[in-house]
Parts: sequence; structure tokens; C-alpha cells
Amino acid sequence: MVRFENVGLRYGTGSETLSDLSFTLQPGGFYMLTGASGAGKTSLLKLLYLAMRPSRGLIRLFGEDVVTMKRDRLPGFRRRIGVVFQDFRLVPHLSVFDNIALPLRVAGVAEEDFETAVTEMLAWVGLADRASARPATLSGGEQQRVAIARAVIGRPEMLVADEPTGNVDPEMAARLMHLFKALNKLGTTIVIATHDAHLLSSLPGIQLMRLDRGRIADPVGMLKYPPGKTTSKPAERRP
Ligand SMILES: Nc1ncnc2c1ncn2[C@@H]1O[C@H](COP(=O)(O)OP(=O)(O)OP(=O)(O)O)[C@@H](O)[C@H]1O
Repeated sequence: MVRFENVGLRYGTGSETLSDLSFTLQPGGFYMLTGASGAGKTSLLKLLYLAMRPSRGLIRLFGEDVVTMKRDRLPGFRRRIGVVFQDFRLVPHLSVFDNIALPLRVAGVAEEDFETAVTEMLAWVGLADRASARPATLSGGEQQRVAIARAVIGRPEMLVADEPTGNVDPEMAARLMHLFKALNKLGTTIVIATHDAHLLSSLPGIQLMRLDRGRIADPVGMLKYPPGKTTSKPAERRP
């Protein structure tokens, strides 16, 4: 699904924000990206959903090299990825319903074919009574739920979410994790960046990726939550 080899990212002329990232994400995997504030989680997600190109290294996505890929091919690749942005990025002049329906309309799905899906999704994220509201009239947590609904409605091949439960209460966070898990069961590879330890503990068996000052702190796939359920013996993890 995703392969990074010696990837580095530098903003401007400063030192590298991400360094020597090498890992593979398996199709259908469920990954949580953790790390302190400023460790580079959002930057890594931007590389994953093709908002930025790395300063060095190789990135393969869906079996193709996306670093040297011609720019006009990138939008087609991006449509295969659902993204929950940290700042939501809802379309202000569209209603909640139309924001959620956007990926389906872009994909050419007929109106009568997605109305039920959008209505069901609205109910799932607890916004059935806000379908015609504009984003500006919603709370932060409500906007976040619209952003999540929009990202998952088209059943993307990969879902990338940046702190997707940062603005909601623990009960809603658990409900949203259930939604991600259901999407994962349908085959979507999930990558979620979070600080939220409570969220991590809500899902046994997920794979953790930990970033420490721009570097992967543990080999991806070796760590699972809860701790102690690693897939290989500790001795094998030593260099
Ligand atoms: N557009 C940018 N230009 C310059 N530096 C940037 C830019 N975006 C991020 N950085 C820097 O890159 C580093 C990593 O930032 P990033 O947002 O990826 O971290 P993060 O782990 O997602 O943090 P948080 O958990 O606080 O969201 C920070 O030092 C940040 O200042």
C-alpha cells in the first residue's frame, strides 16, 4: 500500500523536519501515528496524502512511485485517499449534507444513489438534525464529525486522519473509532495521528508508529497496543 525508503522532508532551508523514514504499510492495516507535539506527525501525513513531496527518498503508493510522478496524475491518486484534516477544511458555502456528499459527487455517483448513504452517515456521526446547516454555525466537534463523514463516505482505499477525535467527547471518540474500524474491515487502510492515549487504549491490536523528532522511533509493525503484544521477540528488534 505504502513504502517509504530513506525519506527526508525539509521546509525551506532549515534542518530536516523528517529524516530517514523507512517503513511499509500493508493493505488493510490499521496504524496509529503517535509522537510529541512537533515530532512531525502532520508532516508525515502530508507526504502520505500527497500534499507535499519529500526533499529526498522514495515513496511508493498503490504500487507506484509518487515522488517522480507527473503532477497531472496526482489528483487521480489523491481521490483514492480520504483525508481528515486537523483544521477540517469544510467548504463554507455548502451545507453539512453537501460537504459529506462532495466525494461522491466528484466520483460521479448519481444523486438518488447517495442520498441514503449520506443520510445514514449523518445519523452515525450524530448530525441528522444538522443536514442543512452551514459549517460556520457548527461547533468544533460537529465540524470535525462532518470532516470525518466526508472522508469515509466514499470508502477510500486509504484513510489518513490528523487528530480526528481532538474536539469530541470520549463517548463520541469511541463511536468514531468504531466507524474507522468498520471502514477498515471493508478493506480500507487506516492511518491516524493522535496524542490521545485513551484512543490508543480503545483499540487492541492496532499497529503503532511512533515519531521522535522526525524519525521513526520503533520499527513499524513491531509495536502493538496494548504493549507486550509485539509480533516478534525483543532480541530480534536489536540492531
Ligand atoms: N509549513 C511549515 N513551514 C515550516 N516549518 C513547518 C511547517 N509545518 C510544520 N513545520 C515544522 O515542522 C515540525 C513538525 O511539525 P508537525 O506539524 O508535522 O508536527 P506534529 O507532530 O504534527 O505536531 P502537533 O502534534 O503539534 O500537531 C515543527 O517544528 C513545525 O514547526
